[in-house]
Amino acid sequence: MNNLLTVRNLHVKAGNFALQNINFNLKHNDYMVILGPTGCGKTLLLESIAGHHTPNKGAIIMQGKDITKLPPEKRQLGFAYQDNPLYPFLSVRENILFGARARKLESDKQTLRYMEQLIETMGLTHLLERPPHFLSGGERQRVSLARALLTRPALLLLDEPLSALDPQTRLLIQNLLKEIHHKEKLGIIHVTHDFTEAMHLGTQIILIKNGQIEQVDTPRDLFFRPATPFAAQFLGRKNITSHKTRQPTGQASLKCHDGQIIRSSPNCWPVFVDSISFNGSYVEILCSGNGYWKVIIPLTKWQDLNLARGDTLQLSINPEDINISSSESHMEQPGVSL
Ligand SMILES: Nc1ncnc2c1ncn2[C@@H]1O[C@H](COP(=O)(O)OP(=O)(O)OP(=O)(O)O)[C@@H](O)[C@H]1O
Repeated sequence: MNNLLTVRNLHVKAGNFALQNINFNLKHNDYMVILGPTGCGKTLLLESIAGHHTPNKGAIIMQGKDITKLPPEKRQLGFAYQDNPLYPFLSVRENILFGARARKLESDKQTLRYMEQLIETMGLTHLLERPPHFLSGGERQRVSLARALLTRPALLLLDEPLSALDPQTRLLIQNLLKEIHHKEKLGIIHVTHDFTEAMHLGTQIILIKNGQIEQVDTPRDLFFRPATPFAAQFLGRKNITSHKTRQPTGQASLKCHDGQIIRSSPNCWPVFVDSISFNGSYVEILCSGNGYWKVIIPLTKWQDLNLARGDTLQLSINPEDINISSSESHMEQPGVSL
């Protein structure tokens, strides 16, 4: 029994929206991130695994047992959701203990030690006696996460659990989640639309588009080998274009827009600088010539270039940096060089 969770051919309808044909496996110590744009069905998928929606078709198998029809409380999962519903009449301490108490773990020494650790790492010590309505959004998220972790579930479901945190606390809790996942061999499914968070945490990423899985891959493969134009765009690829490939003499070439520009031998062509914009640590240059191109230059290299709008540049692309999917091609940003 290798898989902690198997989702097989799952179809779930919610109003006019539908999740369709969802298939994936989660191994025992996978950290699975569900990624995708707003409204694509991430929460619906997570809530279906949790048992809050009845599938129209398909099965959810956990540790070899079919849980498709089990109510949420019988699935032995831990949850921390985006809007952190905490029990309003209980203190923070009581809220954290709630799930453990329901599982009769509240006097268990190991659980109490773990609780102390969680409280300290999450910076909750000074909040323990407060009622939830005196907490900030970020504090509520941390309490909700501590409560979920304390139940020591086999599988933890997280829906945007860090969205209300400032960048520093967010990184701290991300690292904590990573450490807990590693130490406790805890299976985690984590919903986010933040690609950086997905890359940092995930061992596997499911990318969803309009209720269907677009790609399931490791973060590295998803990033370097996006399978579709949608995946390439979502992952921030700067140059995406349609193409025709030809291999007249055994040498691959790529015809983009109006002209044939990429060959497996070195390539170079003139482009005009249409606009230059500064963006934190890098400069983005929009160019035209044989199509439209975005060139990204680190700020540190920019000063030596002395470039202005209307200038002409020679553009070349390293063929190895081109990613071609079955229907279209994606020029990876690091491959565009001046
Ligand atoms: N109970 C419901 N009844 C009707 N429509 C629903 C229901 N639950 C979700 N939907 C619809 O299903 C679609 C997917 O919703 P979902 O919350 O899963 O998106 P999401 O990917 O998590 O988005 P976000 O990143 O904005 O949280 C949305 O169009 C939503 O309005």
